[in-house]
Amino acid sequence: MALNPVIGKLVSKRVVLASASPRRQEILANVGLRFEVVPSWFKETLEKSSFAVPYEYAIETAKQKALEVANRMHLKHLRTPDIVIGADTIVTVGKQILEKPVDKQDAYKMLSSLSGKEHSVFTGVAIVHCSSKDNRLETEVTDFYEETKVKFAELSEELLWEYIHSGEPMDKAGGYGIQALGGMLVEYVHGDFLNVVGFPLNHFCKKLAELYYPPLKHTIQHVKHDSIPSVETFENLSDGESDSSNPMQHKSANKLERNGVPLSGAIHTPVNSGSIQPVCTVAVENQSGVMEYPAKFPSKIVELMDGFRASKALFVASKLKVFDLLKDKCILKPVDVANKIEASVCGTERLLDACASLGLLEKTHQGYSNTDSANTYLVSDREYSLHGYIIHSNDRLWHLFTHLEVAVKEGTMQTHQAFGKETEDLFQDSSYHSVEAKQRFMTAMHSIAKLTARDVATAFDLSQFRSVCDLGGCTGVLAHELVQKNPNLNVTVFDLPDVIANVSCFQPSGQHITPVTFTAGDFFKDNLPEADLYILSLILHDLNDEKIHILLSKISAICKPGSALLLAEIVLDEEKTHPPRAVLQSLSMTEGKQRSGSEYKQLLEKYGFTNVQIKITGNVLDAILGFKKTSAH
Ligand SMILES: Cc1cn([C@H]2C[C@H](O)[C@@H](COP(=O)(O)OP(=O)(O)OP(=O)(O)O)O2)c(=O)[nH]c1=O
Repeated sequence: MALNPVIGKLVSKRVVLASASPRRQEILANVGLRFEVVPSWFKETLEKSSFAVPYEYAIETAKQKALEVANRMHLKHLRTPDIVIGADTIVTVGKQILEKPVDKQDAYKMLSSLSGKEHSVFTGVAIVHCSSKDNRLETEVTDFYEETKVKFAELSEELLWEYIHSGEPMDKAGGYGIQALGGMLVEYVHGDFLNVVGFPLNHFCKKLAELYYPPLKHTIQHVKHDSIPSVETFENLSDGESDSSNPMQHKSANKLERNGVPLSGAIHTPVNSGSIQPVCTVAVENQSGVMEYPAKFPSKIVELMDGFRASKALFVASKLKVFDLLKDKCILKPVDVANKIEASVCGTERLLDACASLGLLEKTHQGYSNTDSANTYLVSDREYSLHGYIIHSNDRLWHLFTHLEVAVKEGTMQTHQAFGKETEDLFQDSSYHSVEAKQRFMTAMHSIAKLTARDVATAFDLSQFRSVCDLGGCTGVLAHELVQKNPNLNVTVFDLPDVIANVSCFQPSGQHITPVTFTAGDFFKDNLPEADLYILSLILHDLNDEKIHILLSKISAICKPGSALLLAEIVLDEEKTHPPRAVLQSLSMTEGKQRSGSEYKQLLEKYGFTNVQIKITGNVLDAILGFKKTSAH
């Protein structure tokens, strides 16, 4: 029997380990997991420089390894596994990512670069839940990474070569195996040892626990196990058989469901994903010795009730530039942070604690520091920073949403109530709007575009096109991404004069800047630049039917047969309840609306675009591509 009950959860599932690594097989077999081994054929050749941080490279490689096996098993062998596990281990030293050495010289180079230094070992893991629907494979991916720091002693040339000649380095990331001879090179290890060997078992179990059991800790009554040590994240797990047989006791994480239907491999719950399920409850004895079941705790409702506090804590910490202060491993005490942000010490300490509890900061006895994701996404000058969008959420959306009740009653956007004299459209009436407000909006759009551009640019093969016009393309993030992926493309960004006047401060710098043309104009009033592919990214959902009619008629008229229109929007499912991000966005009551895949298809067809293809990226933005009918149609 496995110590950890989540491992038991997988007993009835067909679990596949997409890895040839004997270490990974051993680690998982040792804890009683039953699985088949199908090594992945995915080549580890992803472009490292295209990842903001090294662990994203490891995660993506792990994901591709697992997906390749899931697809192959489904197609070739007609056997769809329930769960496929993929992993990828890399070593990073400075800015370099080290994988397995290709030969002895390479091993020598790697090991000498590690000599006398601390380095990081990252393992990215992907847990892919699979199901087959109408003979199509559906997958739902959960991924994570673990970092372990390892310090090598100074290695003499002699020792290095002796080690290399042992043959051990050749199939191992960074060129060493900590579990064998390589252990002799190591001065210390900070973190999970098994992560270095190729599989972060503890984090994996925690992830499974998150997926298979409800997450809230404070709702849990502790059950004392004499022989099972209490492990923090597993404390809400009961090892009883009853938990999966009684669907009312557990609600699987949303991630395991698609359109409210649990994927095979997930715990089966009733097909009402929106309903609120209680977490496990334990009977307690009352004063008269009668066993009573306490009222079931509405964890999801409590989470929603408190959600605004968490958002506001993030907004305020961002606005006060707390994450900027704590970047690059800087550790500060509350008093130092308070001094720098000119705030009270007691208030700052509470804010820092709130951020730590939300997983944005790490708290140790030395002070507070950024977590990896805060470093990547919350520090304001980072390439993929969401700081701009967070400030926009705080300064604009927050005020709009405080008027939600009236907005719902009236069915209109509450800009006037929230901002007094301001007009509906930031960029349409320059007399009311400050340059700062416009720049803040552009910064927000820029930060979202940085996050989504790659998905949109790679959603379809665009190699057949020569010229692209991104209508309302703002600071040109998508345009640059498109040229990078398709160097022969001629890309024009067409946006309002006020926007174009401000784009220069958002342009990438460095040697590899891609050429993009910026043209000022109003796509409702002015002639559109000629192109064989037009793009509307995050435009249509904000426009009413009349404006959509003007715009799409205009694009359709200028498009020659074979030209195309690409939309980037969040595509709703057909019930229009998923993904929540789009549904909640609708509440801002712009004059437009969010649409489902079939609605976007109909809309494009209405304006003469056929062969409509929809790509659900699974990230923030999806993509829809339609081709202008040839005259034969
Ligand atoms: C740093 C280090 C790595 N390793 C191993 C773990 C991984 O097996 C390997 C890193 O290569 P990976 O590409 O992660 O894995 P793999 O090629 O062995 O297997 P697959 O791609 O099929 O999953 O290095 C050790 O065994 N000990 C160590 O100390």
